[in-house]
Amino acid sequence: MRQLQAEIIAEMGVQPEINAGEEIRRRVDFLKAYAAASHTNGFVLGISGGVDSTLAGKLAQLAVDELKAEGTDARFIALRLPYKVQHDEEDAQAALDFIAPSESLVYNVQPAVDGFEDEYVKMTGESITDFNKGNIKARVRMTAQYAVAGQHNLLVIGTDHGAESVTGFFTKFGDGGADILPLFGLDKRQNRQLLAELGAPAGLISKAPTADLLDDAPGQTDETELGIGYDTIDDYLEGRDVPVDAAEKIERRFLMTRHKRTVPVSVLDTWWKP
Ligand SMILES: Nc1ncnc2c1ncn2[C@@H]1O[C@H](COP(=O)(O)OP(=O)(O)OC[C@H]2O[C@@H]([n+]3cccc(C(=O)O)c3)[C@H](O)[C@@H]2O)[C@@H](O)[C@H]1O
Ligand SMILES: Nc1ncnc2c1ncn2[C@@H]1O[C@H](COP(=O)(O)OP(=O)(O)OP(=O)(O)O)[C@@H](O)[C@H]1O
Ligand SMILES: [Mg+2]
Repeated sequence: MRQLQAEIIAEMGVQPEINAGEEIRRRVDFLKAYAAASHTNGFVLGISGGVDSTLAGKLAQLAVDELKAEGTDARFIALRLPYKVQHDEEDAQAALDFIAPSESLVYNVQPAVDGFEDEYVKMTGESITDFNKGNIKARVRMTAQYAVAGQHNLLVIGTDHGAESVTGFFTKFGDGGADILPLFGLDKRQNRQLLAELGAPAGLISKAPTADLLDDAPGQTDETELGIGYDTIDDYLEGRDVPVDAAEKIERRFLMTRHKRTVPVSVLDTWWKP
């Protein structure tokens, strides 16, 4: 195995093989224990219809159901956060049906995102790129989740996991901004394994991952943007040999995005120095 590959696997905490049932139990227990330790009343999470939020949402609801059965008042608020009408809204609804959250709310991020964009154009006289606007959508979604968390003393769940963290494929302080990461240590196919164990509909389990942030390319797959498939990233994280060009691409992205996996760099830090 490549030396950096071993270091990355250790940082991402990915195991080459998992027992799906045990991983579900461990992660539900983590959510319950942390809710108790933090004196919070439960969780909030945006549900997109994608693999990660379907899994994290289901784990949150299982945790809340158990807390309630044990006599603790807890709630999970699932948030739909479309920009206008989402092109695959039916998948988001299927995810909500599967999760069966205690409560669900809808906040359309379009007015906030577009209002922000208008004011930006007034300030600078220049338009915002579709790519940059995509990151604004992710940060408005984060803001909506923190607004709900702040009103009800909840924790914001983040869906970051090994296969996304390693490439830094998330918006800094957008979907990367959260309080608790129940999926960390899993790769993408392991997320799907847990969903299958939980009895999720097949269409949601096999769904192609998409950040879905672009006006110009709705539903563009992550693999198209990254230029590398999750199967390859997963193989790399499970310690297998992958083609050298793929390994180098993953490692380049890992090194370039280190700043996203730390608190802001301070004058006392040295991790960034070559
Ligand atoms: N070395 C460094 N040290 C400290 N900070 C550094 C830095 N380099 C950039 N930065 C800062 O980071 C910013 C760039 O990071 P960021 O704003 O995140 O932007 P960036 O990484 O350019 O874009 C986010 C990427 O994540 C993808 N994404 C986003 C959301 C969800 C998903 C998904 O899978 O669903 C994927 C999205 O498609 C895009 O490829 C710069 O504008 C700068 O402020
Ligand atoms: N349209 C949306 N509505 C609600 N939440 C969203 C939406 N888009 C993104 N999010 C939130 O941002 C997170 C990051 O998006 P990401 O695409 O990585 O995950 P996903 O959509 O759940 O799964 P996948 O990676 O398989 O598409 C989501 O898990 C979800 O919490
Ligand atoms: Mg998605």
